[in-house]
Amino acid sequence: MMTVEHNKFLSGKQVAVIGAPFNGGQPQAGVEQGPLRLVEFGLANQLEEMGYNVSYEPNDDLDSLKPAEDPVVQNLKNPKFVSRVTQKLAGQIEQHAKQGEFVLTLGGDHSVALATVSGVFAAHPNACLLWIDAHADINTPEATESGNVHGCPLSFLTGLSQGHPEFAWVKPILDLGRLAYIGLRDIDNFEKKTLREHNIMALSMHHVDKWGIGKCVEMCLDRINPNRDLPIHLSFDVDALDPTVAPSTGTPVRGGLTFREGHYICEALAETGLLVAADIMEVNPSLESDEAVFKTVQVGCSLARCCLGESLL
Ligand SMILES: NC(=[NH2+])NCCC[C@H](N)C(=O)O
Ligand SMILES: [Mn+2]
Ligand SMILES: [Mn+2]
Repeated sequence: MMTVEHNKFLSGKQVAVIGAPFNGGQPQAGVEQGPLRLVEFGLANQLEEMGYNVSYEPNDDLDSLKPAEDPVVQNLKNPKFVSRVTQKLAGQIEQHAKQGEFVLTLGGDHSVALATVSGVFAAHPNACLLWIDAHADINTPEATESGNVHGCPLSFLTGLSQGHPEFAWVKPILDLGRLAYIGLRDIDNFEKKTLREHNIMALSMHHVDKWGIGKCVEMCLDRINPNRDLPIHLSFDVDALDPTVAPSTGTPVRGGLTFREGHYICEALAETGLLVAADIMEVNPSLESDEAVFKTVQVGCSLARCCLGESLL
């Protein structure tokens, strides 16, 4: 089995599971319960059964970072809270990544990517990022229509947004040529323009239908990791999956990835032996029926296991 053992950027079979029970990047409560539900479902134990040494940082004290007042700044809601939480998590993630551990972060809303990408890229500066999502999450504070930071992390990480006082700590460590998307289908006008102008590797569901998921992953890697020698970070928003597959998420969009297409992406990245970190984001166990929540949590766990080599022969 091809696992992180064969990964030249990692030092052993150590997986750091980082809980990011945070909802401040969007308006719906419940997404902060995502990490706990994934862990209660048995994710850490499942990884141990696969032969990994697993550490788990639940971070269930994030509410202590909530400021008494947090007015909108440059259109962004809860800027202080989001900034404090993600800065703290970024430091934690950086430490684990620098020790050669695989970092698996469980969201929480996708603003947490400010932390994961900052932390992972501090340890692996030449990494590339595969963003699996129905949304592009690259709005700037000026452009965002919602004011929700979970729709903006990539603009900060790539340096497209600069000068927001709360997010001055976020360094533009991600080159736009090292970013690729799969699964897009709900993009704001500003985002569309940005993807085009900067010639970002962005594959929508149309491309998945047209070329198939195998070719799509290959095309992305050809662009952002042409010699297959750079570390890879995967940020997987479960709303990339079709709502019939992952219904319990805050911003579902019809016409998404199938169960197999989602898993294929994780398997193909595990197979490269270059994957150093994965985020499973936007699982919201307070939305939809019990059965829907079960499905969503179950698929979140199995995506994570596939990132670590389950299902490779
Ligand atoms: N991580 C997510 N689910 N993002 C949804 C973003 C939706 C919309 N583009 C916005 O800016 O608010
Ligand atoms: Mn999304
Ligand atoms: Mn997202």
